[in-house]
Amino acid sequence: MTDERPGTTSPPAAGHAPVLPAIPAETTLLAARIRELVEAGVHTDVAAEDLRAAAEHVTAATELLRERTREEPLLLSYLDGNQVSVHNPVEGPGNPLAPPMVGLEIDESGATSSTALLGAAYEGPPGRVHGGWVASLLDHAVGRAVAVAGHPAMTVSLTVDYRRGTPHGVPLTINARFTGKEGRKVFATGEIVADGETTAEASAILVTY
Ligand SMILES: CCCCCCCC/C=C\CCCCCCCC(=O)SCCNC(=O)CCNC(=O)[C@H](O)C(C)(C)COP(=O)(O)OP(=O)(O)OC[C@H]1O[C@@H](n2cnc3c(N)ncnc32)[C@H](O)[C@@H]1OP(=O)(O)O
Repeated sequence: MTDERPGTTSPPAAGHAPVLPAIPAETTLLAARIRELVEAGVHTDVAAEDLRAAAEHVTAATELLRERTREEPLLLSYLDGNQVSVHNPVEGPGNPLAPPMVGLEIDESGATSSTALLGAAYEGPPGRVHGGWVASLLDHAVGRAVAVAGHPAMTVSLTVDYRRGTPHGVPLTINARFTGKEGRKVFATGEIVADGETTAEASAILVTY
């Protein structure tokens, strides 16, 4: 998510981590460069000595980053008033593990839609995204959708139907919606669409905390 609206007054979800008004540009920049590094790393066919030289560069960068570390994750307020870590592994712009899932849109019914582009580093079956990552995208999307609906909750059950391979290197649309609430249980569904086809569907039970 690249939306950089000013933070709301909501308290942090946990602990006393700082809430930032916007994502520091260099945080996003570093994560983007590391994502490129990972993609280059899985695609490369250079000679062994070049692999070794690249590894030395990476070691130097790691040492630089370790010079000062923080104890708590950074939090960021988003447009729906909930906080998500800048380093969330699905949508965190500062986490190179995150594809990231971006461009949250909320329609008039409250349904959410985001996009993500997963490269070859996420491959499971040949040419397809690993099923665990498909589930991660859906888990996050249903969590986001129920939070947007005003019921922030943790997933206790996630059922994923893998309808067809989810391609990598193709923009994915991840849709999700809140479908109901029963006591502390919150229900949601979601799906991933690639090239106009639904590749995976999820139904989830979440529990408010
Ligand atoms: C991650 C934190 C999110 C922070 C959000 C910040 C703001 C939101 C903003 C933006 C969202 C962005 C999106 C984030 C998305 C992240 C997604 C994830 O990765 S979620 C992490 C994985 N999930 C867990 O780690 C939960 C592990 N489970 C637990 O910790 C416990 O189960 C817990 C605390 C959730 C509930 O435990 P109890 O002891 O409080 O409650 P009991 O009584 O067991 O269950 C409550 C009700 O739920 C039913 N229930 C529990 N498990 C069930 C299941 N597997 N299937 C069906 N029903 C179940 C029970 O039968 C009970 O129902 P009855 O109230 O009696 O009607």
